Amino acid sequence: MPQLLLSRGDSMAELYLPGGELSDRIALTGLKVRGFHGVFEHERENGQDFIIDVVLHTSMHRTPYGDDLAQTINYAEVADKVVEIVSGEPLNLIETLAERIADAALQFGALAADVTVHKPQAPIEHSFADVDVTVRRLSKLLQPPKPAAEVVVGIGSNMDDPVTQVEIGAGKLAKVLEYERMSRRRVTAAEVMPGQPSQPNYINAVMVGYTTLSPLALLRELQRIEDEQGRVREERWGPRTLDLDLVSYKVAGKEITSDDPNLTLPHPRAHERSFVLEPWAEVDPWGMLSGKPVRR
Ligand SMILES: Nc1ncnc2c1ncn2[C@@H]1O[C@H](COP(=O)(O)OP(=O)(O)OP(=O)(O)O)[C@@H](O)[C@H]1O
Ligand SMILES: Nc1nc2c(c(=O)[nH]1)N=C(CO)CN2
Repeated sequence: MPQLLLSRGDSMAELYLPGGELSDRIALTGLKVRGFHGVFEHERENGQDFIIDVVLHTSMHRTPYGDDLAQTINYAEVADKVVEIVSGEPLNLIETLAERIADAALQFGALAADVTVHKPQAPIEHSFADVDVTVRRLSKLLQPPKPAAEVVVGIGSNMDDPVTQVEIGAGKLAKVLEYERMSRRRVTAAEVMPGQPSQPNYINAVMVGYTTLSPLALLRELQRIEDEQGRVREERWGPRTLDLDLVSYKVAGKEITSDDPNLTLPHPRAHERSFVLEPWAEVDPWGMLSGKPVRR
């Protein structure tokens, strides 16, 4: 994680790049632009001067420099962009203004941008030298990865050519998950509710993989895939074209639990379903569900 070493008012703060190299910097300071930002009506009507400092962090010594403007960030273009933003759409907060400038500055190819917005004529009823806000924004290239959750999804179908349903469903699911592994498909006898008429056999399988989606966002994706396969939500435990159950969701090895009926975690019936546990154990022999090994 790049270190943040900003002190207030210090727009020349250092940034260490991965590997410990200190960033190279292009700094544009003291750019004075009239703008109409502020929460008060008189600020919106009369406007005032905003002074902007922008520090673009780059890494120059790996760049094939050749004394060529095309190989670097042209500070004149950055200045034009800053003037366009500051003199443009009025905003309430200088925080928002600083953020917009930083986002725009990153578009020029910087690895990070520190932006300070000074508002020396701010409506403060005391004698003061300056008021300013500094933000640092990092390019995507420097952002640390989010920790991915390890998830287990149960797949089942017993309608409309179940083998094809499972194959298509698994293909779509593989696009949602990372580093996914799919068990073999199994033919299983339908487990029905007491009193429910018998149903055709199921094809069942399990996919394990990783995601940065939240549990609810992943459930929505599963439901989208079910719906795309013509799933009609009628009878509980009724025959279905495709059923995708979120069986387990773990972050850093710890199972996320939920009692919410819209998303219960782990899946409340998975522990008693051999059509879930067996394929899960096949792709993840050390898998655990609620503290118990899935390999029985
Ligand atoms: N872990 C979960 N995975 C998928 N759906 C869940 C989960 N927990 C709760 N649900 C909710 O269950 C509702 C009904 O799901 P569904 O119709 O697939 O149940 P079912 O397949 O008939 O039964 P089962 O859940 O026993 O497989 C869904 O609308 C969903 O919001
Ligand atoms: N064999 C089998 N039986 C079931 C299955 C399933 O996927 N496989 N799913 C059910 C409700 O989701 C109910 N019964």
